[in-house]
Amino acid sequence: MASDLLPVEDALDRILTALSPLPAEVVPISEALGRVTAAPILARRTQPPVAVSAMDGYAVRAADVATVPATLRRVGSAPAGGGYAGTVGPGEAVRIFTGGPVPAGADAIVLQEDVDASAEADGAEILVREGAPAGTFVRPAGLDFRTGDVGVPAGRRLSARDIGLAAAMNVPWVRVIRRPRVAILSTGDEIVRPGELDDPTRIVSSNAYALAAVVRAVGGEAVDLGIAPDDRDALRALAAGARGADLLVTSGGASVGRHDLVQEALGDGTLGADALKVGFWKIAMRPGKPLIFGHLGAIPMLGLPGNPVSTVVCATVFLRPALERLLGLPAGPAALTEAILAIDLKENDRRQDYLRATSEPGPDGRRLVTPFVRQDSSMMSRLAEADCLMVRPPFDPARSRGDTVSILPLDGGFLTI
Ligand SMILES: Nc1nc2c(c(=O)[nH]1)N[C@H]1C(S)=C(S)[C@@H](COP(=O)(O)OP(=O)(O)OC[C@H]3O[C@@H](n4cnc5c(N)ncnc54)[C@H](O)[C@@H]3O)O[C@H]1N2
Ligand code: MOO
Repeated sequence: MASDLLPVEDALDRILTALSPLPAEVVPISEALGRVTAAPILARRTQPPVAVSAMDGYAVRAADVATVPATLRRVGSAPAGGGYAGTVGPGEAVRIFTGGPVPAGADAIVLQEDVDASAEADGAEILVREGAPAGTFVRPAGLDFRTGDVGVPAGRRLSARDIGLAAAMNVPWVRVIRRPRVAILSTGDEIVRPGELDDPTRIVSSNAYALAAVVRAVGGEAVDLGIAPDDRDALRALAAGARGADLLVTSGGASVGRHDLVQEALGDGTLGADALKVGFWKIAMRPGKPLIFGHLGAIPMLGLPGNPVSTVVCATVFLRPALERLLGLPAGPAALTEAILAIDLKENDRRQDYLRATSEPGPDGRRLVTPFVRQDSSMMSRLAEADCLMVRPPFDPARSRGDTVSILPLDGGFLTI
């Protein structure tokens, strides 16, 4: 019965179609790392505003040093931020420092290493030993950017470099998309918080923490609504805390077991317009089959399976792009790369498989990928050890060592300088 399981691509498509970018807010650039621009950042100055020196030395007329050695007379100085008010005439030079404005009349900079100066004083004679054609070590006005130039386009996640550029452009505030607020609700009588294990039969919640970390890493704000016991009223009461969120993510209670209450409790007719309207349930994915997507009232809701590996894999495949959509970034399936399989694998069934795997450099520049033999969706240790997920389409035939396969790398890191 393949028909009751929605393909992964269709599921992602339906989630992304249901979401749209959030409104903008204005933040200081010191708070803007990783935020997504809602409007282009435009230069509020020309840089450099006038021609400046790229070196410490002397501003000269190139014609005066066409033949060297040449003796010139120092007539003034031009430090960065200062300037020489006069015009450099024939036989004259102005002491200049990196970033200092090139005085009128001068058109080249001679390095101080190429000059013998009798004294560091105006009126002193200097002997220039190396010539400098016009333009040498001169940064023309507007070399970097001009007022009104686009520094950073809209829809870009701001890197450290972008923030440096905004500052250089004299832009202290930027318009960015508001951070998506994601409410996270764990479910299950057996679940306790880390550190609160009072009974060895209980399960320590990893899902809420891994999910919150994904949300933060992608650029959202996570709100932990707590752990709902397997009780309809309690689940409804905690889920009500999602009011004001842009997305509700539940973990657990998604499947068909007696205690799997999420749909039942939140879909209850007494909630009226605030009830859960299910868009789809159950997808052709392993792990992640019982995934739910719908709306709790007006709030989009992603109901993730409780198995911790299923939760994190579904977060990688669905939550990350969903957050990217809310942030106004290009959102779609994670990019897969080609790799070479290091072991033999049996044929796949009707579910698209996301095998936890490690990889190493292969013979032809591609990675050599080894899926773990034991693929149990309760095993967080394997997931943490994995550096990629090997993705197998439904009904993928048996594979042999050396075959080309697709992987979804997990080790990209979140830091962009
Ligand atoms: N008869 C069937 N049984 C199951 C099916 C099925 O189709 N028929 N599907 C299986 C699949 S696939 C999955 S995945 C699981 C997911 O079910 P639920 O979403 O209902 O998850 P729970 O039963 O609530 O929990 C499963 C497992 O995960 C542990 N868990 C739950 N929350 C957390 C948490 N916050 N942190 C860490 N671990 C958590 C929970 O204790 C359970 O061990 O259903 C299969 N069964
Ligand atoms: O699909 Mo479940 O997610 O096997 O673990």
